[in-house]
Amino acid sequence: MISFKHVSKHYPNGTTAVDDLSLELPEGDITVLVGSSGCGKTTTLRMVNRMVEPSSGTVSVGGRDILEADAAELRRGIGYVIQQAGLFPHRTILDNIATVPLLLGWGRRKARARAAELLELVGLPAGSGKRYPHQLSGGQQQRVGVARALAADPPVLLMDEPFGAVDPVVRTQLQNELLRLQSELRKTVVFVTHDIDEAVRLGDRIAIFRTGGHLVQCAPPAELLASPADDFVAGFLGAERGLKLLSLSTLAGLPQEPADDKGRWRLVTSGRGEPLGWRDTEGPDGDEAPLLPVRPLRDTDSLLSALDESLASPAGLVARVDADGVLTGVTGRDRIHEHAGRRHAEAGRTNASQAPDPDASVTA
Ligand SMILES: Nc1ncnc2c1ncn2[C@@H]1O[C@H](COP(=O)(O)OP(=O)(O)OP(=O)(O)O)[C@@H](O)[C@H]1O
Repeated sequence: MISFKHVSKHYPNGTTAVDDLSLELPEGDITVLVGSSGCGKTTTLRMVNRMVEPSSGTVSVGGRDILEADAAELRRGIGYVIQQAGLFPHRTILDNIATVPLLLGWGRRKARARAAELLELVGLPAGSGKRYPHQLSGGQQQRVGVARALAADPPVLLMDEPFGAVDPVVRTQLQNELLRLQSELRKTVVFVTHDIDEAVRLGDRIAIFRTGGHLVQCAPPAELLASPADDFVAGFLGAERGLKLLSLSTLAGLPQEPADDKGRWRLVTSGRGEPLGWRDTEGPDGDEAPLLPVRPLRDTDSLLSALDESLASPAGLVARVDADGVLTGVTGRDRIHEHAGRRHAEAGRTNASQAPDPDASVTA
């Protein structure tokens, strides 16, 4: 666990980058730091591995005050990933990944073997190990950056806008990869981003900072979206807070009915019971009619995707499948809208409950 106790950082020019920060980052969780530019996110992150030393207060990692640890030893237990990967241009990918194991004196053969293992872990082809950074795409370089940070299997991973410089499609892939890796590795991750959607997707908890280095709120994404502490947080989360909340709610528990074959739209399934598409039984082509697409959803899929599919489905029905992709039933548009509406209203209600106190104007 990483802990900040009354930590401040003042620079000699008078800037207060971090102001009296108290925050606990649970072991094995991804904590995302967000906030406007210059609010102290990077400074906070760098205080964990002592690249920046606090002016006052205590930062501890695994219960130990970092100022009492040897800085080099401390950093061996902390992987660090930055934007644009920061790879050594004249070293091969394999040697880049092997950097820390080599520094730790593992010997070339063992360090290379570990690097090859990590190349596979982050989803890069084995052949790319012999290439140089400029021969890889930005997204691939970023994967190498993650592999390099993980090479010595550190319990803590610091990630400073690691996916900030890649296009949205690659960014989503990298986010998925990180979540997959994290489900296996369970590192304690501190992740800085400007992108609130990225924070909502990745964070077990999100810490929102305001200019001047003030922490305003730290909570799991669903709690933050449903109950922002103040107008600043609500504004930062954006007008589509309700939809973001739906992206975090799943279909689990939402009732379904058997797919009926009497109505106009028939859900055609494969021999194994996998939904293939919708057929219009009242169209001129009858049983020959081409199938219209269906996007079957699992219980783990989001309410937002169900809302989307309910609008796209010609039958107004969402096909539900089990983990093997086999049809379990359907849920109607009305039921999904009603359920989504209730979740959405939870975010709205919080807004209303935070309307200014009418008595407050008396003293104004
Ligand atoms: N070495 C330094 N000397 C003086 N001021 C600094 C120094 N490093 C950072 N600052 C200032 O401290 C404040 C916090 O900087 P920091 O980089 O932590 O913010 P940030 O939230 O990560 O910003 P961004 O999102 O723009 O990267 C800023 O006002 C910055 O200008």
